[in-house]
Amino acid sequence: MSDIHIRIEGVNKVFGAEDHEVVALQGIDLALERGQFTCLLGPSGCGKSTLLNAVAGFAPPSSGEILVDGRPVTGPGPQRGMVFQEYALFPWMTVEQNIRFGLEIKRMRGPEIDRRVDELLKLLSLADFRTRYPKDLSGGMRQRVAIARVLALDSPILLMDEPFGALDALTRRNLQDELLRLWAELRKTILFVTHSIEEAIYLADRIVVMTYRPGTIKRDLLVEIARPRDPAAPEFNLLKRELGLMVMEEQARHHNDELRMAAVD
Ligand SMILES: Nc1ncnc2c1ncn2[C@@H]1O[C@H](COP(=O)(O)OP(=O)(O)OP(=O)(O)O)[C@@H](O)[C@H]1O
Repeated sequence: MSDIHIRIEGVNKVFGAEDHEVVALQGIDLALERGQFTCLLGPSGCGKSTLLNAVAGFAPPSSGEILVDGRPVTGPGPQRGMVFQEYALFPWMTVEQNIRFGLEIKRMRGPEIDRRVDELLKLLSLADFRTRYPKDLSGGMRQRVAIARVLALDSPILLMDEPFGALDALTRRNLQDELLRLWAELRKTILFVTHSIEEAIYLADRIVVMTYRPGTIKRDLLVEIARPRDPAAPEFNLLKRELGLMVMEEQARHHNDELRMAAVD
């Protein structure tokens, strides 16, 4: 029997008003299983971040409902940790202080915090960097700290909005591998936004392709390729081509829309 962790039911989101309405999400229904790694895939503007923010509880849908463990989401909560593209670290705090921060807010006891911070520094290979400030770290290292900070809170759900989008290809692959290792070890439910087809196939159990305006679900598929996945393998490339066509269709709609808007201006 399936164990549904996050249920998204009839979710719509409209921005703006009257003549400037943007239907960012329309009729989104999704049931995400506990421990499943799902990627939301689509070109810019198809509502991926809007959906993720709704699940996070940052911005509620205009209508419809989001349930976590059967309970409606009414705001941010401890079951859901969010990792952004821009690292979101406190620049005036060291690596260690950045990780400690959330634990102190949770009023965990001192020795327990020390133990947990040491564990996370080790888990993300950050032990040698504990006294550094974010400005003295590479983008990849900063993102490791951001992930450690979210893991510190021990949320069973990780929401990730293009977390590796700003990284070079090699660092990105390293962090993808790291994330897969953490996911296998910690069995989190992950909802991960990306516009990279390769990233989605490399990481996900399930890929949800979205359409551009209104944001709807174009395709919802399970990735049946055994892990670790090889991006050079024929089955990987076959799926990449299939998804590529779908995403390109949506990209073209985005492009046409931009041309139309430019003509109106
Ligand atoms: N606060 C807002 N006010 C008005 N329109 C918005 C707002 N936020 C998003 N939108 C519009 O809603 C649509 C979906 O945006 P969203 O950021 O969710 O897309 P996305 O797929 O995450 O794209 P990207 O990868 O560029 O972030 C877009 O057309 C965007 O212009």
